[in-house]
Amino acid sequence: MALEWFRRLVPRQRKRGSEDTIVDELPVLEDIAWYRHADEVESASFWRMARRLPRLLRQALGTAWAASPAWTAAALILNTVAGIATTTALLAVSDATATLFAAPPTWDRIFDAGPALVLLAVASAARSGLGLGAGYAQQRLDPLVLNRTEREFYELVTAVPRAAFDDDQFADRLKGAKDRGSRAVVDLVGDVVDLVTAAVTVAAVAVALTIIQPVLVPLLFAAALPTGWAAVRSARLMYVSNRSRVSRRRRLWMVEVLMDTRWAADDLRYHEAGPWLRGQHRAMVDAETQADFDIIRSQTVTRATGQILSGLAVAAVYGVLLWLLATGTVPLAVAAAAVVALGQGSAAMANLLVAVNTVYEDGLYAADRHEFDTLAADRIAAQPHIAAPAKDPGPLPVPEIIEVVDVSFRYPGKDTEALTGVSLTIRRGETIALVGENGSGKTTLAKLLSGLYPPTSGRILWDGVDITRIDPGRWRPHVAVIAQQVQRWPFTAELSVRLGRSHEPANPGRLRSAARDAGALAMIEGFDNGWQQLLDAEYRGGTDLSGGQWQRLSSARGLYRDHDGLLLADEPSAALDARAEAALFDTLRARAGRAATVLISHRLQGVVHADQIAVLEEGKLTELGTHVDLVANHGTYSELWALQARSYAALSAPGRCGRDSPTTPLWT
Ligand SMILES: Nc1ncnc2c1ncn2[C@@H]1O[C@H](COP(=O)(O)OP(=O)(O)OP(=O)(O)O)[C@@H](O)[C@H]1O
Repeated sequence: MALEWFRRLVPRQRKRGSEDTIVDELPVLEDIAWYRHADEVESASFWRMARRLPRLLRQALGTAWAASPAWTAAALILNTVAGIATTTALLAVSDATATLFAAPPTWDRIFDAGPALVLLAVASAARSGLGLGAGYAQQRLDPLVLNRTEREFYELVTAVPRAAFDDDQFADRLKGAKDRGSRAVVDLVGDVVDLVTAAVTVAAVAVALTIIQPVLVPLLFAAALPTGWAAVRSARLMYVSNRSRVSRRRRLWMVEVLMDTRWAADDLRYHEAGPWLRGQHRAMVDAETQADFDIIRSQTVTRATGQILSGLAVAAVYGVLLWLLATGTVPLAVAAAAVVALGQGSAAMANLLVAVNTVYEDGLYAADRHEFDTLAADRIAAQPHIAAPAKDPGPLPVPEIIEVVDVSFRYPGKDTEALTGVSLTIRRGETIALVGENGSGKTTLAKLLSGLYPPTSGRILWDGVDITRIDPGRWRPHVAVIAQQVQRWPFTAELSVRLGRSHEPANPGRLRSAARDAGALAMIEGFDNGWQQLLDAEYRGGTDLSGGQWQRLSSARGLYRDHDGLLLADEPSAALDARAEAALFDTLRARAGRAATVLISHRLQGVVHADQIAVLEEGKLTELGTHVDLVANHGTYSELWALQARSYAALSAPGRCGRDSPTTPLWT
């Protein structure tokens, strides 16, 4: 009954008030899977939590030990010895009070209590000194654990297969792990040391109390239980609330980034999107505030209940002590020592319960990080080359023939296929052009060829070897990409170009030739700081580039990485001016007979001399052949060609000035 009452206090995401707006506008706010998990935690009992403690302790100590065995041992040993000093001090108090209060004090009795008082002073000083040392060890441990935890996180995030980033659950868990989970792993280590310290102190007080009067020991624990229950319950309420809000916070963060980052600043103003974004932000912040109010109310009710029960329990403890005193079971001197011990004991118990609570709370968040680690590690391990390692792990040579055999592909979470039964062959020295309307699957095929995603079915063979089953490290060095989506790396021009070979020392000759071939050399040499120019206007001395200049840099990056392997160029000239476009196509043409090139372009005059032109329609390969074959075929390609020819003819009609006609190929 009481449990039910408290359960009702747990805040849930509900459609109400301002939240209605968000749910209507931004539907992906609630994640059922997360919430189901949260429900599980919510229904966890105090004892179930207590049962989790040993595992949490093991995990935290394992993490700390891996980060630094020496500082972990120092923190634990110093805290334990400090606990022994506490017991000694308490026993010394008991001894001194027993001597002093046995009868009215005399100078003799004061001298008799001298050794106990000296022991008390020494033990108290030792406890303080050891506590200081333990704190120092703990603080040294903290950054070591943090560094290790973050390093492991980024190792996983960068190694995880690309498809994981299309999965909303993965994204939520990544955010959970990054936001709080990783920090919680670090905090958990500190919490465990605090827990050990508090437990040692409680044990010390319990030992001292047992020696003074054993009846008081269970009373000490009984008095602390309500506070402990309230602390743990509060932590659980907060955790459930946080976890159920993760999707909304992710969305809130995204809206904030859209409002305050430079890359969105132009579009936001062009389209006057500020008010709408602010409205979304306000609605989500309102919902967050409401959720905060809910949790504050629930926690306050829980804590108040705990404190009332705890107050009653403390009163009962002192009642028992008075009763023991009244019945003569405990002499006055012992009662005085017991009051001191109980005072210290309840402080230590409070610390212990706070420590248990914090371990539990951080343990819940650290579990998010562990969950993410497991999810990421599972995805990494599920890759065929890891699940079934090849017998010969050596690197593959530059391929002579690449065969795409009956390849189909569906993006994670999608019902429809982006590619269906595509088959084609690319020979070394040949250029194959992929053409087709928007969304027909060209980039997807390029992504499969680059190994970004494995096909859902079918095979991609390099000289007969199925590369989708083997370690990409064996063949990806032969693949260079000029991507459709130009990544604006905020580095120097040099680093931005040599990123694809950043593990090798910079090769100035190759840097210059890649930049020249991409039409980027004059631009780079014209920068204030030349190759060392920082390409990020948000930093001192940094600058920004035009869309076409970024694209030239992106081409230079692809060309610098390329070593006569497979070059995938996806709309490499979309933002280029006519001169830069012609220069880039000259570069691509120069690969003929030497290396394989896959070129994606909507500008058909750029592809007329490709050895093969593959037409994709709704993910299917519908036409394959040379330009002449396909024009004669009177299919989609011929139709697209005629359309472009017509618009160019119109532009080049007398009195109009336009760009070259498709009959003047860029690829001559
Ligand atoms: N990461 C993704 N997740 C889900 N669907 C995707 C993803 N990327 C692309 N798609 C879908 O796959 C289909 C093929 O997209 P693709 O990018 O390959 O087309 P494309 O032919 O390169 O188009 P464009 O000419 O516009 O560049 C489209 O329907 C697209 O919506």
